[in-house]
Amino acid sequence: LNNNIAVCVQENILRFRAQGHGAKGQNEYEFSLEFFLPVKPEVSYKSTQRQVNITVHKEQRGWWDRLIVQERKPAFLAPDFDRWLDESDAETEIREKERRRLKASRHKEEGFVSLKTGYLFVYNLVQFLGFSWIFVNMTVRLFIFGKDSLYDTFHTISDVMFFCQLLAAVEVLNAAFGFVKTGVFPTLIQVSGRNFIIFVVFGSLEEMHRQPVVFFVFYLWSAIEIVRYPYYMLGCFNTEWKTLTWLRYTMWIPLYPLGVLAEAVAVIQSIHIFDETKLFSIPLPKNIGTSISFSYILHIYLVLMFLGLFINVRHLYKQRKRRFRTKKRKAN
Ligand SMILES: CCCCCCCCCCCCC/C=C/C(=O)SCCNC(=O)CCNC(=O)[C@H](O)C(C)(C)COP(=O)(O)OP(=O)(O)OC[C@H]1O[C@@H](n2cnc3c(N)ncnc32)[C@H](O)[C@@H]1OP(=O)(O)O
Repeated sequence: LNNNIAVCVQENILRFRAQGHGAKGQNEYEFSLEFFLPVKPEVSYKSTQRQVNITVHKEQRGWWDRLIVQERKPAFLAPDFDRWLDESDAETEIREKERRRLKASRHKEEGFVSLKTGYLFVYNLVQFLGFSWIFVNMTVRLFIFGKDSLYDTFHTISDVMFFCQLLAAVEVLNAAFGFVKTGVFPTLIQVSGRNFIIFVVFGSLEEMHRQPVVFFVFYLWSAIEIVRYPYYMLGCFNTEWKTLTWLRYTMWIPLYPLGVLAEAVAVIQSIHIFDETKLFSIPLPKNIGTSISFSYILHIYLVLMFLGLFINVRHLYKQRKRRFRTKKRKAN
């Protein structure tokens, strides 16, 4: 065969033309075939000294009763029985291919799901251990030292609380990347609100370290978390413990407002310290004034805090309704 080959599929018709040596000697040979069912327009071919192999793909997988539209096939057309599949063979092969493809994709998905579940489980476990340590430590100290324990909460607990709250930033990413089915905004409010309190209001002012309000803030935070994280841990195995679910979606009703109230008290207590120490104050040009106290930011924060409380209480109320509603439906 010469290289002068033209092959194409147009309107479901395969057209072939080539120069070569065949039954009529050196000549131009051509044929066209209209396929029985739709084929893809892309066609590929491979030419050797002896033959041209043309590959055309069916638009849809499946068995065809015949190759071309005409019932009588042209004389030059004969099946290659080495590669012939009868109807049941073809179906079996297609089904086998489909099964292998599904298995491979399920395998991939399962790998991802188990990795994600493992990661979430470890994350929740670490947070559970951290907050349990905080809660138990504070409770034991309260029993042993009574009222005195309220004054040194920051010194005994803050390192672990810093760690847990910094780590909690991961929860915003989990929500953002869709690892957990939850809104990014409520989580962002929760994490940034708490981190503002612990790192700015408590962390940067030594005068705040010995305030009893630290005890109330830390105790309220940890009380809710020692229920929330085990609830998530069980969720990783699609298991639930009814009492825990009830606690997770009920405890916030008194604890969230109380927690925000305790945080508000801490912010208000810190205002005069920021005013006196001028810490984080924003310097101004001399002709305008000396500086803007950080306490202005704190006033704005106090407003944002109640806005944040409103958004999160609404979010948790919705989650509670959703959770208890689906459970009832499942029980019916
Ligand atoms: C722009 C920034 C502004 C900054 C300034 C804002 C200032 C605002 C300040 C506001 C003050 C807030 C400070 C905080 C105060 C307190 O904490 S007070 C103490 C009491 N606190 C609480 O009661 C709140 C506890 N926290 C929460 O409940 C959450 O953090 C939440 C974000 C508020 C709500 O959680 P959410 O994840 O949306 O709800 P869930 O129903 O629990 O979860 C939904 C589904 O997702 C699964 N899931 C979630 N997380 C995980 C995980 N880590 N691992 C595995 N699975 C997870 C969960 O299982 C649910 O799935 P289903 O069970 O299938 O429904």
